[in-house]
Amino acid sequence: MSLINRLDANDADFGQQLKTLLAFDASQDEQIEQSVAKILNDVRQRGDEAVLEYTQRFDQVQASHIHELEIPLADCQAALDALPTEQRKALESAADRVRAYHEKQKTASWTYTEADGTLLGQKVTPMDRVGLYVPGGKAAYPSSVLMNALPAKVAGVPEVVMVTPTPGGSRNAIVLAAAAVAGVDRVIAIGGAQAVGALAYGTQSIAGVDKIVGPGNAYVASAKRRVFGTVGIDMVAGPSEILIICDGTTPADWIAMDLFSQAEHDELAQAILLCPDAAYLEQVYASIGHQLPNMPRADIIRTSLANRGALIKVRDLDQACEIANEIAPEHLEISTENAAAWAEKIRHAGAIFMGRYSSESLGDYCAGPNHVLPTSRTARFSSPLGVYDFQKRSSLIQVSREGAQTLGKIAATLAFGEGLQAHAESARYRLD
Ligand SMILES: NC(=O)c1ccc[n+]([C@@H]2O[C@H](COP(=O)([O-])OP(=O)(O)OC[C@H]3O[C@@H](n4cnc5c(N)ncnc54)[C@H](O)[C@@H]3O)[C@@H](O)[C@H]2O)c1
Ligand SMILES: N[C@H](CO)Cc1c[nH]c[nH+]1
Ligand SMILES: [Zn+2]
Repeated sequence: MSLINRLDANDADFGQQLKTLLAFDASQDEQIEQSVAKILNDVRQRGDEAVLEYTQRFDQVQASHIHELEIPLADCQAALDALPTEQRKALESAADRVRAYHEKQKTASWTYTEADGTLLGQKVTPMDRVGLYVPGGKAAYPSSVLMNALPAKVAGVPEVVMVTPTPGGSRNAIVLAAAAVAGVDRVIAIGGAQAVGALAYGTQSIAGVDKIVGPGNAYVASAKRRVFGTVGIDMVAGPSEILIICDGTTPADWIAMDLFSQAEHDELAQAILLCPDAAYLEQVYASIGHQLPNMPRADIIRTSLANRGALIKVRDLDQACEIANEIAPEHLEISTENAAAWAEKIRHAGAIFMGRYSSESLGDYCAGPNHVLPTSRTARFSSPLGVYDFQKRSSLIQVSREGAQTLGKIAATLAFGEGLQAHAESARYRLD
């Protein structure tokens, strides 16, 4: 059996083959949906008591009050202080770079004044309180703590509440250290749908938030979808994706490892290479074969590459860019000469990595941009998580007496046209 699918973009049935490769069944599991609906309803009705019961049932942590599940900020700082120096420095350098990048995203309020003295504008305000879900079931992602909490802090959110399950009571030291580095304000050891419900609806001990961000398993994803509307959510991210356009001159081992770097996340992750050089594609295939057995997560990578990965021969790099726009990947690596020039042809991708030295893995941890990105083709209409996700805008309108004369007549005419007399009169009352 082939280690990875081999396609040719100029085969007659390529369109259909690509469609099949990209198809991702995001259908929801009915049992999970029912269970999440029940948990959310229960948390909404009974608050803390329900959260404590589910925490005991799903995470085997017994507590009689939510305060017992609260992880003091001093413990997070202690976890940071106890980290080996190299790990602490890496975490702090990554945080500094991510913070500096996000500072550039801050938008300011603006106004302008018309000739008659009417002032119009937009006021930008950070959200008051946001919730950050940090998965804690099977693996821990301290990098995701930084990527979710730092933009909120840069936006000026005064209260970032982090929830993370601690199965059997075991706490992940690097996650807590990352919370300290990012300046998280409150940490509660709860997880799953019950944590999402507590953040969304509020309980006796947990104040409701305005928005919930962060990844999680199917229970968390379902709960986030269901509470959307009561609170905002960032997105419901699908499996990780990487698409590489290569001109065939980057070392084949580098490109094979770049494909592995996203494939190792998940059996459903997608890793695809587009290249016009058939001999080079053979080299990458051979490299996959000899590097794979050395990977600790070889089983996950093997399944991901065999089911959803592909090496695709293209006519030229122009065709590669067209296919990339069609796929709209979460991550796009352009591993070519003059990568920036090729990037100009790309319209749809969550993040574009230009040149042979820009491995996607650098973006996951420390380059600066956010690693929470649109997946499953949603890069055609959405963007990376950023400071703007934690800010909202209010319109500003201050009409002068003179301005009211002009606007009042326009508004009254349109309001009568809509049959809304009160609107029209309210505008007309201000006419001299
Ligand atoms: N896209 C990204 O950037 C990114 C980053 C990190 C993690 N992830 C994803 O997040 C997920 C993390 O999942 P996880 O399970 O390790 O941690 P998790 O914290 O998301 O889920 C654990 C919680 O699930 C709930 N749960 C488990 N079984 C349940 C059941 N039978 N009924 C009701 N609730 C139940 C429990 O409350 C438990 O606390 C993975 O799928 C991972 O790929 C994505
Ligand atoms: N690549 C992931 C998002 O697709 C994020 C991540 C976290 N740690 C490593 N990688
Ligand atoms: Zn990654």
